[in-house]
Amino acid sequence: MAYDLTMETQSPAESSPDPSVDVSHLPLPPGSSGLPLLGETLAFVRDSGKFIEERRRLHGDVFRSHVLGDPIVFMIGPEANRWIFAGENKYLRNRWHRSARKLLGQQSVAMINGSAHLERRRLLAPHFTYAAMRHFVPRIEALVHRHCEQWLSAAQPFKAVDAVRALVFEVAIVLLMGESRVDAAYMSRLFKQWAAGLFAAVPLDIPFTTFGRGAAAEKEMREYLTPLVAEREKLAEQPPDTLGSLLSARDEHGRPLPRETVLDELQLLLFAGHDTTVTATSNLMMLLARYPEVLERCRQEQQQVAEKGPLTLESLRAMPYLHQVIQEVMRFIPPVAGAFRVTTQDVAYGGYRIPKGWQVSLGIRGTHQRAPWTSPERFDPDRMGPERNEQKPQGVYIPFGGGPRVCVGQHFAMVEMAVVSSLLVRGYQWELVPGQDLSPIPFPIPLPRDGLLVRFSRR
Ligand code: HEM
Repeated sequence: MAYDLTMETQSPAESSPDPSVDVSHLPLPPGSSGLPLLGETLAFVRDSGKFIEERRRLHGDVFRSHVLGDPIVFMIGPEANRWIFAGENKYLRNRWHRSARKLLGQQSVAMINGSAHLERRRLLAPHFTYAAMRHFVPRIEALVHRHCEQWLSAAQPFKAVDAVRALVFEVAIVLLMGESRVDAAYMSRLFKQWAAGLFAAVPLDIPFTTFGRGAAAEKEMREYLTPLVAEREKLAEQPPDTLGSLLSARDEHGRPLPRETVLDELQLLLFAGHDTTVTATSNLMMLLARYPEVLERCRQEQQQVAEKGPLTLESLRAMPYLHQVIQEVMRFIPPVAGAFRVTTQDVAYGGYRIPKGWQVSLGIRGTHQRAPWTSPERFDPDRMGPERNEQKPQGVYIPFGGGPRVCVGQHFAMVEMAVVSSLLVRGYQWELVPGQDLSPIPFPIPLPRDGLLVRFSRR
């Protein structure tokens, strides 16, 4: 029988992924399917956090709805998270919502399932281990210095979100392709348009709709990347970067991955690591500016480490407080609010029936904003420290997801954010321009609404 965390306390039918257990007598979770076709999509995309919280208060931690084209069950809390992580390829598989399914490359790691997914993860894994990041620390450091110099000479104030986006994009290009010939500003603009299309409420492919503009941006981006990949294909020996591994991979018949698959993967990796890291880094800058006592403790820690020369994995490890701050930023405002799966059979969870083919939502934000966290509404990096260790129980702290689909780039993101924030804290100061709206955009990604206007200077 498949792993089921709730078996000790509930009868088999109450939470069973076992196809031999009859679940047909169980009720559907409480909730509403909303309007025909549209369901409750508009309310969801207007403010997904509010949408989920209101229904959670009404129905509890498991409820149903109909959003982004499919019936869906939202489930919130560590136990639900563990049930979802354990269900991958057993009673669940990955399925993005309709707009993303059309705009994300069909053969990318985020779209494929089963053994093909495992195999692709194995291919990518060596480039994303913590140890592999050693090689990138000096390169990220050099890029941060260069970008910070540009920020100093920019007209003040400026939108930190845009500035961070340019930096993060260049870092990703270096990691994935070892390249700096890519026009980062141009690509970053296309990315923004593409990413907006991925989360369009309706995948209406006509010009001037969000989806239509996203589709056009995806096409343009692919046309830009194709000659770069074609040039790399001609090399007798591939450089040891992610693109090199994708191009060197051979199947059991000695055939390489089709070029379209390589492009799908490259685009997906650029997408997956882009807005997520931009959001976390921008919110880190925002929260450090709003909590001067936290910034001061970071500065004190940096003073002790700074004398030891350029950054390395070892020096980054000697900054536990900075890591606590980064972790707490991602608990407080998770860059990814949730993720979707689809049931591959009728299953039961929490005494409810979830029919085959329904979406299931992993609630990252919902889980981070309630017990067992103490005073979850407070920004409090000490909760991540060794004394309180609130993030410890499995399924409680999940900014990078979990299970077989846990974020491929989590070490990369953590190391990148540690390098960026360490150098910012040491050498620079930034003031938030008064009167701006710092609240996070409610959907799809919680960037500060006005782009985080800052005045940036050397310390
Ligand atoms: C702060 C930064 C980041 C956050 C918060 C984040 C978060 C996440 C989450 C929650 C998932 C799981 C989605 C699911 O369960 O369906 C995920 C998956 C993924 N992430 Fe990240 N991510 C970040 C940075 C990155 C970076 C830098 C990369 C690569 C360059 C990356 C590549 C991926 C990929 C490829 C997947 C799909 C994995 C799969 O389906 O097997 N992410 N990420």
